[in-house]
Amino acid sequence: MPLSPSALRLYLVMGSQDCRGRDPAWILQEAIAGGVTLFQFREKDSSLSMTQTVSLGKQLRELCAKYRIPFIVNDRVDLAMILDADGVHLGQDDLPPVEVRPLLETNALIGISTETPEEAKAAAQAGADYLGVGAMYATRSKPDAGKPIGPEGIRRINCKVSHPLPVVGIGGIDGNNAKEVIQAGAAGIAVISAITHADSPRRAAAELREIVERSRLKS
Ligand SMILES: Cc1ncc(COP(=O)(O)OP(=O)(O)O)c(N)n1
Ligand SMILES: Cc1ncsc1CCOP(=O)(O)O
Ligand SMILES: [Mg+2]
Repeated sequence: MPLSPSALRLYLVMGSQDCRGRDPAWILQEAIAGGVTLFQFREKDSSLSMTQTVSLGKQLRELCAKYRIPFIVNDRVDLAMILDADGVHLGQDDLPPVEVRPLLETNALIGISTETPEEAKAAAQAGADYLGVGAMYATRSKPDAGKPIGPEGIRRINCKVSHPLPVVGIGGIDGNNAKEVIQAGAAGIAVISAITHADSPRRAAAELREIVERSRLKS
């Protein structure tokens, strides 16, 4: 499935470790109803066995297929293949994208985490479809996220790199700061806790989507 930049507007990243005992499939279904446009299965440091991870992944994959939301797997190309994912998201310390590309279907999406213009340039050359730029703000969802770079990090990448790649901001984004991220030039926002920890993931997603849509018109 080729990536439409509008698919990046509200990107939910989630694994069972983010769900505080609630059912990940329920959270995803509610979030999709609220307006999520892309989903990443990020089972990280969780208590699930590989068998349970595959089983949960299949459930979430099916939901995404039902609602026509692209389904991305974090880090693990093997899991992406098992789940027939639409793509993978790779960080700077993950498998090199040039090695991964030939393993995937022709139109598979590859997202790459970048913090600097140099990393963004390299990601574009390696054939990335989008960039995940962060951490924007302090986050509790990724202990090794490093020092926040703020929306200024997106501006630096977008003005120093002549690359055609759309960017999503990630890390500590919520309803109070999402607008700044879009106005810095992001095509969308990627969130974990702002949706997975919300009393109503549906309402949280709807509010974030609304902010993204409104901020795009003003940027
Ligand atoms: C959309 C998006 N952007 C960035 C990341 C972070 O990826 P990475 O640096 O590999 O860290 P982990 O998520 O693997 O801990 C992401 N997952 N998604
Ligand atoms: C996966 C990831 N990559 C950079 S920050 C981050 C965590 C984002 O989680 P939250 O939206 O809860 O801050
Ligand atoms: Mg990674």
